[in-house]
Amino acid sequence: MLEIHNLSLVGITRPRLQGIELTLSQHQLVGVIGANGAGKSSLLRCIAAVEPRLEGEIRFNSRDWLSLSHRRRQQSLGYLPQTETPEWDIRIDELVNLTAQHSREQLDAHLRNYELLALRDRRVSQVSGGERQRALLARATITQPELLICDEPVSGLDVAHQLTMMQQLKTHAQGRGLVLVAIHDLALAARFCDQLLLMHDGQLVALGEPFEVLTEANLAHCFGVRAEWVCKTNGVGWIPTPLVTETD
Ligand SMILES: Nc1ncnc2c1ncn2[C@@H]1O[C@H](COP(=O)(O)OP(=O)(O)OP(=O)(O)O)[C@@H](O)[C@H]1O
Repeated sequence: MLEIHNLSLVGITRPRLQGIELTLSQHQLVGVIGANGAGKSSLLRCIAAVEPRLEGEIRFNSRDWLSLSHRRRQQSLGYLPQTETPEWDIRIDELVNLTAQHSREQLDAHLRNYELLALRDRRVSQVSGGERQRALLARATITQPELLICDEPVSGLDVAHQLTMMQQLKTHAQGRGLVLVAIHDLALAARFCDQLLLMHDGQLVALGEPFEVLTEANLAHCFGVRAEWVCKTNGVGWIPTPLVTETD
């Protein structure tokens, strides 16, 4: 269980995060949504303990998360930041296995799940942006972390890989623990996530099941759009239009 109490983070002209209170249970895929600048990455960076200036308390599975040694935290944590360029031009299989040192058999099974087997001998500089993103996601999940934090993991992926990667994350949540994913595609979020956490101006506006959070009022307030939802038995789509203001 992840518990956050009174989490705040200062910014340059205004707070990046203000008084966040939340509790999330294990085995959930939680989508972190909100407009650009809402505070999604800031929140995920705090939970990943890479943000040095935060105030407040974070507990994970009853442990004081921020007081744990870096090594102890890394045993439970997988973190994929929003932008990451691997420092070394290593092979894809080496990149994925960097923190795990799995056997060839275990590594191949993991590479297969992320559709990377055919790319295993290529170097980081020899794959596309989306393929590199899949490799970084595979690296974040290879140790089967109890807490997995991914900042926009599917934003550069084609539609088929978006679906398979979201399914991988959901399977990870069901089998291993809590997964938090910052995501801009609200239809994808509604389809796969157990809960959505809606941020606006550094504050937590709503937390709940997708259709409790994606209300007309929340979409207007946080994104400035009106939305028509299209629900089919095997998926959810939406048609957003900008809100018409009185001055228009
Ligand atoms: N290193 C930093 N120092 C100070 N302010 C920052 C820093 N990084 C981000 N901010 C500010 O904090 C606020 C929240 O930024 P954050 O990156 O968390 O937003 P976000 O919701 O992830 O946005 P996006 O969807 O564009 O990625 C923004 O106003 C941003 O300008």
